Amino acid sequence: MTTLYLRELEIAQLAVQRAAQLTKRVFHETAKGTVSKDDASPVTIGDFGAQALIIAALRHNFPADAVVAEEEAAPLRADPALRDRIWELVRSTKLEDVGAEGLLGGGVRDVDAMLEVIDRGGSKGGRVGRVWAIDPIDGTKGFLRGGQYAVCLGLLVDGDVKVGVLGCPNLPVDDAAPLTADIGANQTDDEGRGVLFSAVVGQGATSRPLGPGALKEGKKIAMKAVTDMASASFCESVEAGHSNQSDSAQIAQKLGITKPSVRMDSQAKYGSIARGAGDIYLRLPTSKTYQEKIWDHAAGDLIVREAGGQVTDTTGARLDFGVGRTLANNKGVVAAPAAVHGQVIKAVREVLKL
Ligand SMILES: Nc1ncnc2c1ncn2[C@@H]1O[C@H](COP(=O)(O)O)[C@@H](OP(=O)(O)O)[C@H]1O
Ligand SMILES: [Mg+2]
Repeated sequence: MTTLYLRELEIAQLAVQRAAQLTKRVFHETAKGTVSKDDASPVTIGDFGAQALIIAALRHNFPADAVVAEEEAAPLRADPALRDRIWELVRSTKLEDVGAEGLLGGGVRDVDAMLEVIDRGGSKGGRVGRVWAIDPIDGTKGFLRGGQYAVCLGLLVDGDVKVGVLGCPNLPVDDAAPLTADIGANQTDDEGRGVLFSAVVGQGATSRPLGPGALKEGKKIAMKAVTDMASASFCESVEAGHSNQSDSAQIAQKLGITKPSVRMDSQAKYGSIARGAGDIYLRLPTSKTYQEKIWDHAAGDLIVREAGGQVTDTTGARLDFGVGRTLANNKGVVAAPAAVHGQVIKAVREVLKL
């Protein structure tokens, strides 16, 4: 039994659990409608806060590692009221498990340290060394609609994903729960929801309840074998601007898939297919120029591959995380069980004329 990346995995899981606790507080405020029009965007507050908590945990444990994260602190330096609201959240979000909180270093010292730590996410990434990729709130639109979103953390070593963790506060805990479209129901109840997906390269993928409370032991997850394309289900973005939904409908038709797509925000899609709730994830370019961000895919890519899937771009090439902050060498994403991935790519290439 290899123990490679064991410590990285433990810290990543706890860091995501803690950050998700912060985003849940903001989510429920928003879902209850307590954020007025004049307030700063709740996404902004949740994003900055979660990013600060995750980077603080990484710096405490792995001070030499580089970090690629979405936000920078400049807007907070220019807006003390916004800064103070975020600080209040960051200061007061702690894991219930005191030992676990201690492992993360106990949070952020003061408001200046918070600004400093948020700005530690500016690495250019690249092919060499250890780089953490963070998406503090993936699926911001879903977060605002009261639907799916994810707190995402991946460790790249020399451009390859070695550890991936996804916190999905609004997915059912139950791996066997059917995949349903979740475009946002303004749900205010965490009962039965919240799942933490994890994977380490070569060691498989797991799911466990996101908490609160001490993390339980993970259960192995695996993609479902697709024996009959007619009954396969595929998922895609809710946002038509993120993935071309008419191309996906044509691809589904070509494959003989009869069910309509399940639309869901964020990397919750990767987690859902990895545990067999869905089968295929299609993300099809809507423009020639858009470059996918590494933090939108690093964790999900590994979790699906470790669950028995294959993840590539629309041409069938593996996602290349070693070229910087974006997946500049790839267009779109196709994730499917390894046994049928080639068949899906064939249909994708025919429809997109690649
Ligand atoms: N034109 C585009 N094509 C593909 N993805 C896009 C896009 N514009 C924004 N995105 C990304 O889509 C992510 C959400 O993915 P999904 O549609 O699967 O929920 C966004 O992450 P954030 O929500 O973190 O900003 C953003 O990075
Ligand atoms: Mg994102």
